[in-house]
Amino acid sequence: MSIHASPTHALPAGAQPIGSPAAGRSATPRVKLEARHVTFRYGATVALSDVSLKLEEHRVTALIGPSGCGKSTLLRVFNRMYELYPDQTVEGEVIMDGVNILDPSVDPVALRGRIGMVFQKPTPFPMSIYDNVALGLRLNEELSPAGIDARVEEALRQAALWDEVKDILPKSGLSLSGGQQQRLCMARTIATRPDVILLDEPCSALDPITTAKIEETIEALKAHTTIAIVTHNLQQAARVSDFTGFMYLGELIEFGPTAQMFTQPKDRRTQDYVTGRFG
Ligand SMILES: Nc1ncnc2c1ncn2[C@@H]1O[C@H](COP(=O)(O)OP(=O)(O)OP(=O)(O)O)[C@@H](O)[C@H]1O
Repeated sequence: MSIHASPTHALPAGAQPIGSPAAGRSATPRVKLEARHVTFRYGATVALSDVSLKLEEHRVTALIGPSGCGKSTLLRVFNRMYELYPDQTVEGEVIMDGVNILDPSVDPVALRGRIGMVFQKPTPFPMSIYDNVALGLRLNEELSPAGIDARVEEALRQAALWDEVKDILPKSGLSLSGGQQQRLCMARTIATRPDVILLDEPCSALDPITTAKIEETIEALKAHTTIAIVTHNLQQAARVSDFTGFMYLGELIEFGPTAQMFTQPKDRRTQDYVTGRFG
């Protein structure tokens, strides 16, 4: 079953991309994913309250805000991860390419193939480094062994891990350091070339040099994907994102081009957060 329909959505009002055009980006940017009035509950606890947000195609959108404000929950809604747990319920719609992907008729497994996610805590599979990256390719694509080799190498290079693992590919993914495991998970997600990539604090366990490499990867991936990144690192949000959403207590308080959010926020709470007064 396809989860695609014809694209019909317009840009957020007043949202002008600040990044320079790059190869592969559409001439007229369009919205790839749109949350409409999303309310989310863990049991009776409301974690997201009437959140509406648009992710523009070929752009990076950063979600910032103090701990517990609902950033990770919003990413989990986007690929329906919440369905794997009891007592987690959502209201509202998430439209991708004209289809409400929260609708039960949309296959969540196919959806997660189109919307990849890298979690805050690395979650490598208990298998070889190579197989961690190759598994999704074997399941989703009909590639020759040489084709899989090439895609595994490409993904590991993009995730800035290739040089460190190219001679130990048969070793367990679990034998890697925390930072390496995180980059392995990034490679695993990139390998299947999803349309949308959700990154939940992907650099929290990485050193500055590796973080810089991952940020370069994010910039390069924009040509082919739409990216949402949750980060506590405001400098990182300012460096990598085109748009930023500030969340607080389950609400999206303000959303706009990143430069504007950091230099001329409209809401006092955004201003206090980006200037380090709270959070
Ligand atoms: N599995 C869960 N069961 C119950 N409540 C949860 C669960 N996961 C998160 N919450 C609650 O939902 C709210 C939003 O959590 P979420 O993890 O989305 O916030 P966050 O902004 O990503 O936080 P952080 O920056 O600390 O990762 C918090 O109040 C949190 O306590």
